[in-house]
Amino acid sequence: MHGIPATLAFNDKIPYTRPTITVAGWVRKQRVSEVGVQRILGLMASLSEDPVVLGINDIKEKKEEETEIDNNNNKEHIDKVVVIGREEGQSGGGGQCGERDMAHPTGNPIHRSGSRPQLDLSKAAIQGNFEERNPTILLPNQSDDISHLALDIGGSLIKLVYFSRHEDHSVNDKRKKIVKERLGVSNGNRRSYPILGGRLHFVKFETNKLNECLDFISSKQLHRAGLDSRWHPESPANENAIIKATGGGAYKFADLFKERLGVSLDKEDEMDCLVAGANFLLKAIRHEAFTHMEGQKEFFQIDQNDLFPYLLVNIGSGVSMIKVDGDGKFQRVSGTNVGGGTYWGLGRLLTKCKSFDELLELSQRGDNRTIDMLVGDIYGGMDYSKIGLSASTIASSFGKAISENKELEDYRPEDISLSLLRMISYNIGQISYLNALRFGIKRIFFGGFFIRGHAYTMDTISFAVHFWSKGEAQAMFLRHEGFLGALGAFMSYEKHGLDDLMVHHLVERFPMGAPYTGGKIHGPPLGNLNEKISWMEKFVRKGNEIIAPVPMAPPGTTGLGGFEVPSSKGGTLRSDASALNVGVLHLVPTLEVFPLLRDPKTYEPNTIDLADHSELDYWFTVLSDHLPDLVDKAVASEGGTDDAKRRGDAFARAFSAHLARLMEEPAAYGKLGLANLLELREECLREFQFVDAYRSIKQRKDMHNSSGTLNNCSC
Ligand SMILES: Nc1ncnc2c1ncn2[C@@H]1O[C@H](COP(=O)(O)OP(=O)(O)O)[C@@H](O)[C@H]1O
Ligand SMILES: CC(C)(COP(=O)(O)O)[C@@H](O)C(=O)NCCC(=O)O
Repeated sequence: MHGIPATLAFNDKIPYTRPTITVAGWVRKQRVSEVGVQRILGLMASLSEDPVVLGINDIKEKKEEETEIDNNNNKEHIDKVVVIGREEGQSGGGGQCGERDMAHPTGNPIHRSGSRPQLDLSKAAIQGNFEERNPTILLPNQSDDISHLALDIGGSLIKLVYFSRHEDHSVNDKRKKIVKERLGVSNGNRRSYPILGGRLHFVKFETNKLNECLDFISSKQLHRAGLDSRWHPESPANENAIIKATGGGAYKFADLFKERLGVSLDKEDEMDCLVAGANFLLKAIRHEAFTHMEGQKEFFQIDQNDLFPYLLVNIGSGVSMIKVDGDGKFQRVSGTNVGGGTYWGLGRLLTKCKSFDELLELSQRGDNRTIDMLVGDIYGGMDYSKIGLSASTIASSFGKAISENKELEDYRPEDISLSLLRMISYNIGQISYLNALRFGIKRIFFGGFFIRGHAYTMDTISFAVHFWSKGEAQAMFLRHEGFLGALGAFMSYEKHGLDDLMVHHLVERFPMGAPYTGGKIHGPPLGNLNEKISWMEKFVRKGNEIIAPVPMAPPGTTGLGGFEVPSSKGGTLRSDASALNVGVLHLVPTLEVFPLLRDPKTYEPNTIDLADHSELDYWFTVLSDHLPDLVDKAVASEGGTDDAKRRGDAFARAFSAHLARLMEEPAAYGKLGLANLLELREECLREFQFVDAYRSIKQRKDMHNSSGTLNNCSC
């Protein structure tokens, strides 16, 4: 939900962004009327239309076109989204993008024969009929071999990162028509190039269920590298396809991939990939990193100039500790074999749990004091304050199990799981800090799927780092924790398209997946629109409360990374029942947010931070109260048909469910600001195929404008 492209706050100091609207701030200050809110939200709707993608040479026309529209239309028309194409070696338009030069960092050991960006936008133009749903962006210089899939096949899990092109660009507005006319693009000449942009998906499978992973790749034709079947349905499978892969399984299972899918795995070094993935995430994804202390999550946007050095600790089956000094500059300084595999392996043996999540869930109900030996147990209930140990400090993990009177069956699996989780997390945190200390590093990023977005795990690691460093060092976590290696492998393609992306180029979205109740997902993921609507209807008819939708997880996968924790964990380290869900990253590579901003990288579109609970309550009330009215407008915008009414109803339920989810856990989808919330609502409308809920209002306004009656609208 991050990186709202061109969002609410407009600054009047920015040249050629005419009448200023700091929408969120303005609303906030005035506690505006319902009408005012609606108006803003309407503007948002027009703002978030799919951007027209233009080439660098078209910027001038674009500016002229904006002026023209502004003259014709209301003054607050949202026309600040200037879309800039980039050509190789070009640093941007008219000095506006000076910081965005295309020079690629040197020293990256991931081999690729070129470092130029894959998306060649030179001479880009719009082609096709503007009235049709899927207008084409003509990229005459764009080669077609966009990479699709990269794998990280680890000891426990297979991680997939794959790219799919955008399919639905709905365009039907006057502005885009004018652009087209200016460009002299004819309607008759239909697409021969793909639409630019796409989505990065994140999926994982258990390594011991490799066949399911192969089936998934095959069903989606992801192995047909370079040929997108939706664009070239007639093409035969690419016999010589190569997929980038990292992790031990890239070696171990290479023959199987060849046999089953006819593809060769091009092996990339695991450490190279972890570092490349982490650097990419920290630079390109807004608020990727966060701290987690005593149940409190705080998101950070790391300053790229102040990123290195850092210690990357990847907690997979085993643990690697890597000192990272730059892009491609790193050294694996340590590791430990007590990692995620240890927790899951030992935990399975000791508790008979059938899955990792079950084991983790058990820990939520555990009490480690029944099995861990505390300082107080040794010191007769007293602290050992001379050396800074309180009575409740664990002196020896599993220490109480030395008792001869008890066997395994006498201990509760819940307590065993918690004790084990705490032991391993704490140990990793401590060793990590000692390694950071060796090199004078203050910031430690933790990745790997052992973390699983699990509050207690993160709290324990943070506690260890904080305790041993006396607050000097900081543990930070990554939202895409387990996908670092797979992302790095993706980036090792010669043409991966992710070079030099900035935070706003990737927009995270959370489509309705499988709504759940009571912390459990019910039924298979929802596929098409009809399924989504009927599920909503069915569920409500049964009288079950819809608690929240969860992001889409393809069938058969182990999900996207989020973990729903039903209850909190007491003791010194509090858990907050957190769940970090990972959405789909939408790549909008040519979108530039306010190019005249002095420092676009640090620009924060959210002027209202909903981490403040009173703000959250206030805005949730505004949005909930406004919902029926919005649905009416959305339905009217689609002609008020029965189908539109049904979709409107489903949208309302889905969005309410999102709100309920966020009310329960505001950081569930990452850092939450007002702009994110509005964008989420827009996305949800689109999911139920409402292109522009305010279309009829805008049309009415256009009519008024052209008859000169509504020039000074102040609603
Ligand atoms: N669904 C799952 N199945 C197995 N292990 C899981 C699962 N989810 C999280 N884990 C944890 O994540 C660890 C694997 O993390 P990962 O980063 O994928 O490493 P690897 O590359 O070694 O597979 C496991 O050892 C386990 O502790
Ligand atoms: C061998 C590995 C790099 C494999 O990576 P993984 O599949 O665990 O993510 C990792 O398990 C590891 O770093 N183990 C610790 C070995 C050690 O330093 O003692």
